[in-house]
Amino acid sequence: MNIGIIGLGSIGQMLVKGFSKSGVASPAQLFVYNRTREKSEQFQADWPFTICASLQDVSEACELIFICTKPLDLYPVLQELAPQLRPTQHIVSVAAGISLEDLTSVSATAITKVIPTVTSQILHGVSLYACNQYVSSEQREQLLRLLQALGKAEEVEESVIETATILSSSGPGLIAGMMELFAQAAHRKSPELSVETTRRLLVETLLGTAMLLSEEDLHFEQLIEQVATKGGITMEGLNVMAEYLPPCFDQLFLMTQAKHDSLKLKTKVQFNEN
Ligand SMILES: NC(=O)c1ccc[n+]([C@@H]2O[C@H](COP(=O)([O-])OP(=O)(O)OC[C@H]3O[C@@H](n4cnc5c(N)ncnc54)[C@H](OP(=O)(O)O)[C@@H]3O)[C@@H](O)[C@H]2O)c1
Ligand code: PRO
Repeated sequence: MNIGIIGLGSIGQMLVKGFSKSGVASPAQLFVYNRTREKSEQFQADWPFTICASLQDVSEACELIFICTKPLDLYPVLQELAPQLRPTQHIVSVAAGISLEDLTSVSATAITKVIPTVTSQILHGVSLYACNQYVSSEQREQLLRLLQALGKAEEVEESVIETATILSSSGPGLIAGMMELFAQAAHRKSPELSVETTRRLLVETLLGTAMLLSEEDLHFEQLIEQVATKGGITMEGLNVMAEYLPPCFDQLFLMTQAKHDSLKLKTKVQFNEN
């Protein structure tokens, strides 16, 4: 099956890399259209695929089409594709904050919302997905096979997809942001430890922590018990986090939900106006 990718930014590139690295799709099966053609040409040098000259070219060549533009750039793409879609085609939107209902209002065809993650470029991480009523079981299985090649795939209700997005998709950026603050605090305390060193220590620690949790199938609490010696040092750090971090995370969910909501309002205007 040929796979179309519209928009070759972070997520479009991740999909090309992930599908190619995993071998789930051959270069001959990948068709890419990006607004700025040079970006496709540069990327194609390392990750081969066919460059399409238009949305129509993608639509003619592909049964499954991922739209990977930013949310506010999605509507015009879907609107142009809709009249030429064949009944067997399956559209995937990766846009955060655009509902299946709005997407389906433009085209009453098979559409799935996928929230991918940049970590899938190394075939790890979780893709969230929710399908509309027109997606057949065969189309769902084909998509699932691709998503599972990128790591794990988890079907979620749309009502919780935005909260889950913060964990699985914003997660890599948020974790990197937390680690940077952690690294800088260590450097402030001991300036003779360079920030580069504190970052390096944390990257190896992150890797070891994730692998240990996964390989030993540990809950966070079980790992904490292994690390925090009773009456020892780590417990002091955990106590500080228990005091200060819950309001920080509550605020984080509040603000990211507010952003999701404002994005939904803006995109809804596009969908309803037309
Ligand atoms: N980044 C993430 O971790 C992440 C995770 C989950 C979901 N998402 C969703 O993924 C989508 C893309 O995010 P991103 O971070 O990959 O954005 P991005 O890096 O800004 O990439 C967007 C790409 O879309 C292209 N584009 C815009 N309009 C187009 C059109 N009409 N036809 C073809 N290509 C077009 C842009 O081309 P130019 O080269 O001309 O700018 C650009 O390469 C968003 O909807 C976002 O909500 C992102
Ligand atoms: N990246 C996208 C954003 O920040 C969606 C989740 C992860 O908007």
